[in-house]
Amino acid sequence: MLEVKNVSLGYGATTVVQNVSLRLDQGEIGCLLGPSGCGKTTLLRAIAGFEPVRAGHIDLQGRTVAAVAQRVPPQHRDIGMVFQDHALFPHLTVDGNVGFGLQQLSKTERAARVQEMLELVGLQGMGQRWPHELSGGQQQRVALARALAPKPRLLLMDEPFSSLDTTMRESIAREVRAILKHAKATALMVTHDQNEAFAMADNVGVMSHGQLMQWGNAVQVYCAPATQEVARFVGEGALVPAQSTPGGQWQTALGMLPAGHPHFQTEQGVQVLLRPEHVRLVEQGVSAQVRERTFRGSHFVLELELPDGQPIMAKASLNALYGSCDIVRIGLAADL
Ligand SMILES: Nc1ncnc2c1ncn2[C@@H]1O[C@H](COP(=O)(O)OP(=O)(O)OP(=O)(O)O)[C@@H](O)[C@H]1O
Repeated sequence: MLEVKNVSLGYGATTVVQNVSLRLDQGEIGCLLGPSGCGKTTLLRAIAGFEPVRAGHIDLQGRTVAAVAQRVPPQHRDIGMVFQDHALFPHLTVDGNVGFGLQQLSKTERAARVQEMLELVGLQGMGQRWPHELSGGQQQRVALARALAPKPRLLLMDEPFSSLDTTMRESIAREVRAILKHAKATALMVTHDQNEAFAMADNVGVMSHGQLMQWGNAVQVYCAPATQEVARFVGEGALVPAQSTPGGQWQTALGMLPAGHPHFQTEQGVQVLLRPEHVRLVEQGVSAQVRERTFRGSHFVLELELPDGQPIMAKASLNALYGSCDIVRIGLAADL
């Protein structure tokens, strides 16, 4: 459905997206995740047709819509967009907003399609309301209905939940995923919030400094990060020095890890990734000082420091009421 191949983009003398390749199949939801300024929005804008490509090409349903000397204008790409602020037309009702892109349909057909879209997003009966009479989440669903109404080939969403309450974002993301799956829509979203990305996407693309570091499902990205940047950006944990053993395992300050454990070649030698769930409090183990304790509902995450200053994180039960500066004993979880 969408193929981005070796695409580079930039502004003036600066390259902000470098040699990015990814593909989305029909009905797939993808998400570009990465820190502010890594080039996510620029890539999305290039797919929509608002930025020229400097190298590579972008294909939609097998047809090239952007290449170095070729650019199909945005209005001819058949792409729907949802923006950060929902951007509903304040002078139009919900019906008017959702029907905005359906001018080519007859009045009856338009009304039927608007009705169908409002049912899809769970807002039936609200067609006569004005945007200011809706909650943020409802406005977001109207924006989605409006973007999906003309049946675009591809839906692009740029931080669609950023103006919503943080506590609502993940549940709305799950809701929107269900709506998109029901509509069999192909969609690409941009976010810097990993919970949102994991709640929403079939595949997540982690970007850093204009490059796509990894494209994979949530489990692949979390459990087998392709680079240090992905390991640092996605989830929690610490990179800890390790030495290889003759048997191919990794020797760390906390013990031995299997050969396949995520590890990275760095300037400081090999480092392994220890997520909080890889490290446990034990009776006999390495001593570490507590720096911070964070409540996570079902457990605590302890931020710790080894005697040599190496930071490390551990998952602990709710009985572990340790405070700052307390000394605990830690070891590797048994199931690694
Ligand atoms: N119109 C522009 N002219 C010049 N530089 C730009 C322009 N738009 C973005 N940039 C720069 O390009 C880089 C990538 O920006 P982009 O908006 O794509 O990042 P992003 O990952 O979407 O960030 P955010 O999450 O903050 O929106 C940034 O360094 C930004 O300052």
